[in-house]
Amino acid sequence: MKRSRREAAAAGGSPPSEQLLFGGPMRYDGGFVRHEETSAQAGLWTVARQIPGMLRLAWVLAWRADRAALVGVVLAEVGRAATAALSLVAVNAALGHLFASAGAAGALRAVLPAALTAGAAAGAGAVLAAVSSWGADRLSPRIQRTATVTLLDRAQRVEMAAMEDPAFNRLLESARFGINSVHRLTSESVSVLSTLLSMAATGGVLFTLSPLLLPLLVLIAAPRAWGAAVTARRRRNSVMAWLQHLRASQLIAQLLTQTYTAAEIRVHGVGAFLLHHFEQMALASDAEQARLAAAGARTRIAASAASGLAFAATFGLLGLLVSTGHLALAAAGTAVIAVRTGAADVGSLLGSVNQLFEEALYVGDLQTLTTEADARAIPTGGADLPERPDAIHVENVSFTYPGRTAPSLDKVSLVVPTGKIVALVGDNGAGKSTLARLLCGLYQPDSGTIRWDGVDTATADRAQQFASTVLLPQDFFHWPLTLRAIVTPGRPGHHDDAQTLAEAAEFAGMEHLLQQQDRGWDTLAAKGFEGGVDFSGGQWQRIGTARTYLRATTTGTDGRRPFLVIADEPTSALDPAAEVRAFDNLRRLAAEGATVLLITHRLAASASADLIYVLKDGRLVEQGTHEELMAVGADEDRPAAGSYRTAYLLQARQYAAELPGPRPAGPHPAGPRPAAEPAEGGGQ
Ligand SMILES: Nc1ncnc2c1ncn2[C@@H]1O[C@H](COP(=O)(O)OP(=O)(O)OP(=O)(O)O)[C@@H](O)[C@H]1O
Repeated sequence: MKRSRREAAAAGGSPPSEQLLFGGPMRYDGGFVRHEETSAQAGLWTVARQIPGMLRLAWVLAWRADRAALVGVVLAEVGRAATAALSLVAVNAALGHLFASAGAAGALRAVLPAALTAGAAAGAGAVLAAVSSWGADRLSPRIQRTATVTLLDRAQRVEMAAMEDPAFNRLLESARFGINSVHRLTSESVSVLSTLLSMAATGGVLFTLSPLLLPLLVLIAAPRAWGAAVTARRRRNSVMAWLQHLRASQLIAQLLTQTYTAAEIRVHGVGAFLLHHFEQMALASDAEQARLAAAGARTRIAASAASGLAFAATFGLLGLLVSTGHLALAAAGTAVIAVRTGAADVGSLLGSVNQLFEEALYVGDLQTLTTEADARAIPTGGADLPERPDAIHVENVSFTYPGRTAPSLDKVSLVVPTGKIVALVGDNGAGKSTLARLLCGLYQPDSGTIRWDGVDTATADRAQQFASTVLLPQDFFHWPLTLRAIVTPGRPGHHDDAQTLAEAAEFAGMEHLLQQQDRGWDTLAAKGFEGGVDFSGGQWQRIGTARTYLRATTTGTDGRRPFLVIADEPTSALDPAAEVRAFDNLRRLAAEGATVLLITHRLAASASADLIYVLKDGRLVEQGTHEELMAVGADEDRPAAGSYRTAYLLQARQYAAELPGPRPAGPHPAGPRPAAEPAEGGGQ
């Protein structure tokens, strides 16, 4: 077993547990896997070629975020390089004096000025390093904030179709990683700049001492560069290999510790099952880590050996140059220091460049997302929509969700008259919710038109369309906010409007729920936070109804008051009394002039609608009043004819069934009662 796990991990395959639970390695269809391959396969040359572009990207972001801090960082780094060069020159002079006057009286005095200069240069370098780090620390959060706001702003502006598009979603996910990368990109690019300048200063000094010394630095640097590149590449591969296993086991760990899975874990015995597979996956991950650790150690030994040989060769060459009189002893001493500094710089440069490369890929996605999101943003402006049209006309509308082949709406034509209750009924998946989403402007038809009186909504001002609509979706999101904030979205003027809030609570039957909460409207509907609570399904539905009422009866910031109320299964979790009250309330809204589009499977409720549309497989198959639809008989030419009547009778039959009579006296139907059970009416 151990062997097969090890082999599976080494081969990038999945251990048996992952195979069983996820059908293979857990490779999320998420953005953060977008660059794993690119990153792992990139060689030294690929990375090196991209350095200028990556630095430019980092500097552009920094320039936009805080110019003063950026200029401060660059000046401080240039100053640091100059002090490093000055320090080397001073060390060279000090060594020269030391070797020239070794043992002679006054040797210390001769060396002192150069030594003091070297010390002062080192001190100035330290101060400049602090300035540079201050600037970088100031820049990073500003860049991150700018990038975050850009991303969130673009994300909330795009069309629903973009949000549902897997490719756009991947990009969005990857760009979210880009936000953290933006911050690291800046610090790494400062490191790269700093190291490059330091190397230029060291190289310059070496060249001044003797042009022959420059190739020595390259000799030292080459094996180090090779070692760093190989190590970095191995690290990326390692991360890529174990990430898949880690994802799978993290998901299991999450499932085992979440509240929403707790009931099934206990009742269905899922806990022991998942724990067993978690352990199996953890063992596979261990095996993979051990394999990579051994490989990493071998590479490090090889790189260190190559680097040591290069150092030995360098010292040999230096000795040769000194002994043949081509290099002064003091210059050789300086060269040793410079070569060591330069070699260390190469190591750190490679590390930074490698990191820069990975971060830049994600930051690049952040930029791509900005462009893509702009292209897919909900258009602003457009034709004015009537505030209260006489009717909404749906004409020959077809719509297919992104990524699907079968249309969810197929050439649907219907009219929704204003001020009426219109019921949309039909089987699961018939297209009712989809039509509702098109009516409120979340999607645009692929073909056909939706007109508000004479205005085609495709070319209309979408903000006006949203402002004229109230949507109570079937899967109403349970916002983790205060009840006050949940019930007053888009109505900032009503956050503290006690009168309207009380009316909304009364409309939705929320009074009892509010009385139960210590903090009333300020109750936080987010379990897991201090003071946070959760509500039952029916209570959430009442909260949603209160929100619907508040929005439908007040005006938004643009002065529009919605006339179209779309309620998608608004009573599925309500108790019978609350359900009756909810339908009465919807009728009340319609009586006040709103158009209520009611999507429901409760045909007793649709029976009182002014108009009923029946959908089946994305097509409109029947329409009329309840009485008209109940009068439709079977029709050989129209197989769906009478489907409303059939469904209605099916539901009605459940209630019309004969009620059981009173329990007959005599022996207990399940046999004699146990002796301990008191006889009925026996009293205690
Ligand atoms: N976001 C989506 N992406 C892809 N397909 C979707 C999406 N939403 C719905 N569909 C598909 O569109 C079809 C119509 O779904 P819709 O939700 O409109 O049905 P419905 O009549 O409201 O069903 P129900 O009574 O079950 O709520 C179904 O085949 C469904 O699988």
